[in-house]
Amino acid sequence: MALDYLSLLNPSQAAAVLQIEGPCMIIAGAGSGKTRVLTYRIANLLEKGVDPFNILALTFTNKAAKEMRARVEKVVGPAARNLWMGTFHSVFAKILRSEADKIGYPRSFTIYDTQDSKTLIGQIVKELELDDKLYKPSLVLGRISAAKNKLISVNQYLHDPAIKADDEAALRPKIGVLYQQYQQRCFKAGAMDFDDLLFNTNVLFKEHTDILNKYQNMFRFVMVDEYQDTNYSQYLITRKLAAKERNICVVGDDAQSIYAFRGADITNILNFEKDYPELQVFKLEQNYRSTKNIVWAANSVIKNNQAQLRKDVYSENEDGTLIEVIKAASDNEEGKLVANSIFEDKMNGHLSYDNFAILYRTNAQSRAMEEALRKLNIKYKIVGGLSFYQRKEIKDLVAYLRLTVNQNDEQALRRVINYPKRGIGDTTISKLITTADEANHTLWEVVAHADQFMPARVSNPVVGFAEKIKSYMVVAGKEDAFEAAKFIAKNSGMLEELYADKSIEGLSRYENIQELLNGIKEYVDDPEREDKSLAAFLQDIALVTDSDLKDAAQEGEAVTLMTIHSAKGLEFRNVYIVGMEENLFPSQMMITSRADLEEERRLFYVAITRAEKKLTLSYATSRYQWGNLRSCEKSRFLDEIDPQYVNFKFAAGPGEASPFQHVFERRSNLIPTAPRKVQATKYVAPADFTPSDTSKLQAGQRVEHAKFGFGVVSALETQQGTTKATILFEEVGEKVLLLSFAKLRVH
Ligand SMILES: Nc1ncnc2c1ncn2[C@@H]1O[C@H](COP(=O)(O)OP(=O)(O)OP(=O)(O)O)[C@@H](O)[C@H]1O
Ligand SMILES: [Mg+2]
Repeated sequence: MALDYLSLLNPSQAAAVLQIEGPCMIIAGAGSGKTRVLTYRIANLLEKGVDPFNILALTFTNKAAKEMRARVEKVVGPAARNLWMGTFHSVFAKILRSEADKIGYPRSFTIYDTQDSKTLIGQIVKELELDDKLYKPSLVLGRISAAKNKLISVNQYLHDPAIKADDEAALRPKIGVLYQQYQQRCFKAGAMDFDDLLFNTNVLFKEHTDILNKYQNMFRFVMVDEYQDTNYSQYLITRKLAAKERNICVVGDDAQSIYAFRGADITNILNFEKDYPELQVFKLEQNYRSTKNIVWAANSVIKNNQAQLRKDVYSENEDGTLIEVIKAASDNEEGKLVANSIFEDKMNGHLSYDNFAILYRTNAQSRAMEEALRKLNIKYKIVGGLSFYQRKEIKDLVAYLRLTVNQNDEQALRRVINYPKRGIGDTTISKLITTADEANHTLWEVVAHADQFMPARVSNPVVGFAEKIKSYMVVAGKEDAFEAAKFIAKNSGMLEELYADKSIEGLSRYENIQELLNGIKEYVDDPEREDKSLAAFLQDIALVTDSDLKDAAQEGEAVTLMTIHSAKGLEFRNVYIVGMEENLFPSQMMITSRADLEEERRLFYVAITRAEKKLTLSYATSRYQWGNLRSCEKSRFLDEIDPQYVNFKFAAGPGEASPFQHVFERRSNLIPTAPRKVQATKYVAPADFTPSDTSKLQAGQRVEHAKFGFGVVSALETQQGTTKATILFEEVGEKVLLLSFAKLRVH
């Protein structure tokens, strides 16, 4: 039975589905049915008698591939199972499984995951006797990965003067050598990492035209979803595969390109027309997902970007409610207000919790949200990330804290005895454990007296560790939970270890530790709290770490929490975007240039356009940072939304009762709190504030900042050409600023 495409699709969508031959590009706004067009296009090809083995459809995530296959199967039946459909990595790994021998690898090659790669790099760094703090495995792997995504081979890397200058400026001249050694070792071990899967596919196609030919004949129809996020290596693969039949169809939205930091190159879209002059371009402008207000708001934001293809997205759906903006006094209050709003909307609208999503810029922001949802007994699931207290770095620091309070906590002891690394090897640890078992002592007793039964060379680091823990016990006996935890985070070496890791993951681990300390500070600052000790705090979070999580992880309807990056392509009835503050979103680390700011704005655009019916944005006017309450400014992005689509809603004061107030109080003892008092900054910048040249700035110098006032530089650190200054300000305390934007006046 032939499908009636015109009843399922609008005329432009149907035209894109029915144009089978030749190159085609669908550049369309969010929610305009791009993925739907790809799905029906495949169905149409199958209906026209094309063999499913001749169709290659590439998606960005496994989840998207699975969903697309299911949708096609619904339309055409089991033939959908024979489609070549998947992520770039999964499809080309499959091809390399039958061809790897042509480029010298065994067909049974191993695939190294990121952890394997980092371990190998760590070993090589050690063998070459390089400084492992400077050559952090994740950082080195990041450089190697970026090179591979641009198809820069070891040889090119070693001989390119610009790359050499870059690495030398970052004081890491040996990256090229590490890349070389790493590649040789992988090759010898018959292993490929994720980037090699694409890099080697390119090598294979370049060196073996007969093989390229074979796949060109096989994949008569090539399709790519989310094309705006492909990198150079992926771009070249698709271009080569389509070179013969030229039946390539890509769909994407330049306004949603959000992976530049992983090498995605928006010029791939812009250049597509040059590669295929006979190209047919389809524009889809009608958004089927969202209300008019949401679409208009999204348009008003993205038009601030200069680098974009012009298109006007519109909606024929209802106007819908205005976009709500919630202002909260602190991050915890933001969590409460968001949780309350979800509860209220669910009750009023008879909705399911599946209809709600909370999106944030960084994973660390989930803590305040998780706590507030738990207090109202609202089930939630975290997509593409772990619950805050399940994260490795949080478990590590919590293990130190537990050990400080209870030295017999053997799990905690084993977790941190050699983390950060202090030269206590697995053999030593086994010896300590068997000694404890044999002598019927606790592991701690044996550790604390290791010098009595081990040679000094082996026992010194063990005893040193025990001494550290003993000193933490003293601090915890005198100070409150926050002071103790801060001391332990620093003294254990954990903070330093995480700070040195400049990868995206490293950065987020460091932020998470900061977030845990913020949580502890709020705990001790609570005026109602009598016992502020570390032991009391741990007891409190023990309730959070085990039993609650099992409930939260249960199947069934739940609010979805995730970063905006993982929300790509998805849709929810009601969406909350939280943490709409300067330095958080746009992220401070990401805005060193206009291009970076535009990428952050595209990310905001992606977030807005996930919502179908209702969008709520929230921000807090203060947040704890390193235990200090800092005032925050609302995000510039909030001001970019045309105000006619926005309803500013402020934090409920003590007098304004919500119709559900009694429910909140019963369920959570949630007492409306007065906004926390933030110490006002007295400093006022002079009208003629002109920044000085800071290229020769040194620690110890007195400086002036237009917002933070006077301070003294306590440290300077340059990495990859970026200098960070740690400054102790008189009024606002310590801040770490990027020198290139700090606009300091040197005194
Ligand atoms: N012609 C149509 N009639 C009815 N519903 C449609 C139509 N086109 C798209 N939709 C619906 O609109 C929503 C958005 O479609 P889809 O996810 O394909 O958009 P998209 O362009 O891929 O979005 P994104 O940019 O977020 O990836 C889906 O729920 C889809 O089923
Ligand atoms: Mg899509």
